[in-house]
Amino acid sequence: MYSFILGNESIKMALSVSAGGRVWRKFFKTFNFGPNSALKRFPTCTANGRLYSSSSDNVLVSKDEKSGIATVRMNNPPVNSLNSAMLVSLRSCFEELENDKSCRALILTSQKPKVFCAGLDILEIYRKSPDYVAQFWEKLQDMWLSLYGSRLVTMAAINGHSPAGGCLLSLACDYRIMAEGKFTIGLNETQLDLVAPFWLRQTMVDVIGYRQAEMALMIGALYTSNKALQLGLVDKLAPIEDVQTVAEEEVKNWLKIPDQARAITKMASRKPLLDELRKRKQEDIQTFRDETTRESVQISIQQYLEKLKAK
Ligand SMILES: CCC/C=C/C(=O)SCCNC(=O)CCNC(=O)[C@H](O)C(C)(C)COP(=O)([O-])OP(=O)([O-])OC[C@H]1O[C@@H](n2cnc3c(N)ncnc32)[C@H](O)[C@@H]1OP(=O)([O-])[O-]
Repeated sequence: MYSFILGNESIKMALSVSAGGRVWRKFFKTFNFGPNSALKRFPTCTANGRLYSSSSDNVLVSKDEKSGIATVRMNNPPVNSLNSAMLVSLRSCFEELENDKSCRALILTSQKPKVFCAGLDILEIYRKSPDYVAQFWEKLQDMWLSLYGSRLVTMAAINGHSPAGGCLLSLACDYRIMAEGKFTIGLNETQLDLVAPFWLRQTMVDVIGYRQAEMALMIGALYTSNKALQLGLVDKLAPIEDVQTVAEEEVKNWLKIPDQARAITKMASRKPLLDELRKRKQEDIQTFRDETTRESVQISIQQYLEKLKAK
């Protein structure tokens, strides 16, 4: 049986009695990273040899107990769009792994090669009530906080298209390996008449620099794998069938660095943005809700959906 996860307080307690607990306790206190623990219960995982799987089937998790590397496979056909259920599952999964002391790294990928993730499920923001949109947005914020603020080595194995929310997931990781070929990645929100929030814009700036990010965000650019590599939006390319193996090799290199120093260094650079979102969470929800439910934006979303269907 695999047992978990009780929220931030319990993690602190568990760590305080473990070896090196004092250091980690200080780390948690200083950086307040990891789960933003509104969730009280998590789905049960069962151990089976060296693998275990999450109980929800839209996110499949396997973990190699020896290396501490978990692979998280998005499994929401046809295109892994991020609906409410998917956001909740991803967050639960990231938090489970975060709180699993034997886990050191996670690789995020798609169960269905050729599409990593098509971004937010557009139907979740089309002709929905303002309250629904607000709740949906908060689920996205919480999922992002748990991934971007993770102590683990986080690696995106981008085995297909990765527009908008797919790019958001990739940018929240520490390193990105993308499939070569005709696949695209980018923050194309403006093409739908949507505005990327400050925390997403900032991660894009942090990864590819101000000028390129500003331009890419304004025009909602989607880049091919080659161009994304050239811009630094992804770190490495591999043939699609090798993306997972290359990601595993890369993670193993990262795991040669002691966890504690690596994680503290990561948090030192990410804490300002994490704190900023935590502080401005409600303001960010209201902004997204008000902008997205405007009639003119709803019409743009409808047109975008029609274009997608007609493809
Ligand atoms: C504001 C800041 C944050 C983020 C914002 C966002 O993420 S906004 C999101 C911005 N995202 C985008 O702009 C990406 C839009 N998607 C794409 O460009 C392509 O689907 C693809 C390239 C990802 C995969 O191409 P492919 O040829 O493998 O697949 P296909 O195209 O044939 O699609 C299969 C079915 O899925 C449907 N569907 C697809 N995506 C979505 C979605 N997000 N939602 C809902 N449904 C979606 C599609 O209509 C079709 O339905 P049908 O007709 O079967 O009933």
